[in-house]
Amino acid sequence: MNLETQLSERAVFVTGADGFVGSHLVDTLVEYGADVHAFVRATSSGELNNIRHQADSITVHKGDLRDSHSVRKALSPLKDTSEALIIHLGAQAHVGESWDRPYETVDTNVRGTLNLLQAVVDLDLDIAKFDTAGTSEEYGNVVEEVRENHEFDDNGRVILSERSPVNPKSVYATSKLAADFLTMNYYDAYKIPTVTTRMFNNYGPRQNPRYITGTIITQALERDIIELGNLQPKRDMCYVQDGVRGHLHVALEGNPGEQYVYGYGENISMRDWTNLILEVGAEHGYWEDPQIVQSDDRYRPGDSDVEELRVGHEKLTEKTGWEPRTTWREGLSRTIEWYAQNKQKWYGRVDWR
Ligand SMILES: C[C@H]1O[C@H](OP(=O)(O)OP(=O)(O)OC[C@H]2O[C@@H](n3cnc4c(=O)[nH]c(N)nc43)[C@H](O)[C@@H]2O)[C@@H](O)[C@@H](O)C1=O
Repeated sequence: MNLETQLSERAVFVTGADGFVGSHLVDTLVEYGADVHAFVRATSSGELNNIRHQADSITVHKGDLRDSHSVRKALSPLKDTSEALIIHLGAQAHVGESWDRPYETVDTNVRGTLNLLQAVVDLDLDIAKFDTAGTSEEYGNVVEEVRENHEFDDNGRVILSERSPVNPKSVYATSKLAADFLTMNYYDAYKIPTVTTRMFNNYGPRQNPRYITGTIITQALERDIIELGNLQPKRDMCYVQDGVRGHLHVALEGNPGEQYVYGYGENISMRDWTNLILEVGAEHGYWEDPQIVQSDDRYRPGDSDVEELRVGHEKLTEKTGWEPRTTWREGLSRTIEWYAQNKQKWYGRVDWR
């Protein structure tokens, strides 16, 4: 059955619904006729802009993941539904900021996940699936102590899949790993049909410019220099709409109690990613030749700097047919165009640090 048929009129509760990935998920759900319940932070008026255009088509619940009462109140309407989906994206998601705000990161990401899971138990909700979004950051670096437990392909690239050992290196990564385990604990203990997704980096329209792709694009659009930190790390960069389809496939078709890892399937160093963005933007006439300046104070503690990697997303592809569809050039063209057309949302206001 296709996604649209499976989602039509189905109740779907989305946390972090006004965030970057969440807002694209909401758009897709509305397009497919789902009954969307969007959980957003009561204080996040800025980011609410991301779903304001959907205000007449969705139900918005304002609250705070850290507050069990507001979580329970928001989930209560699901008592009148059956086979609902919960897609849990809400998090303090910035790795660098998890060092600046460690308590908030753990409270939101760990306690917030626990609050949702416990509310599902207490309210005795009839849900078809509960998907907690984990992250590739949980793998950290493939250092010697875990290297022998990794799989490598014929080209010597490390394969990161559901079987790979984890080695989180930041408050963010550790908090997300704890949330994954809690999600699985509630499957084991209560048979709540939970799944976890471990997604690699997403990029696309509406992403906060504090992540690498927006940091590069907004600087290139606003001035002649681009200040960046460590450009050696490699990342698997996946266009946001491909990421959203992955979440929907897992939420609808994944096996309860299991994990699904996915991403674009090819990695790129942050230096090459920067050069590709600058090339695509120049081709479209957005800028000429901005200068890249690297500064040590933008380097992060514990930055994960994995070697050549390949995302092993065979499990998801075999189970659901999911595959990424958007090439880097296509995805970057759309992303640059969005930042250029939405300057009122960021111009003169980004703290690139
Ligand atoms: C999967 C995972 O994906 C993301 O986590 P991230 O990979 O840390 O994302 P990022 O875009 O902040 O950094 C990418 C790389 O780029 C390096 N880098 C260099 N110079 C700058 C710089 O100036 N700004 C930033 N932000 N990064 C820089 C930085 O040090 C890092 O090595 C999140 O969505 C997270 O939520 C998540 O789950």
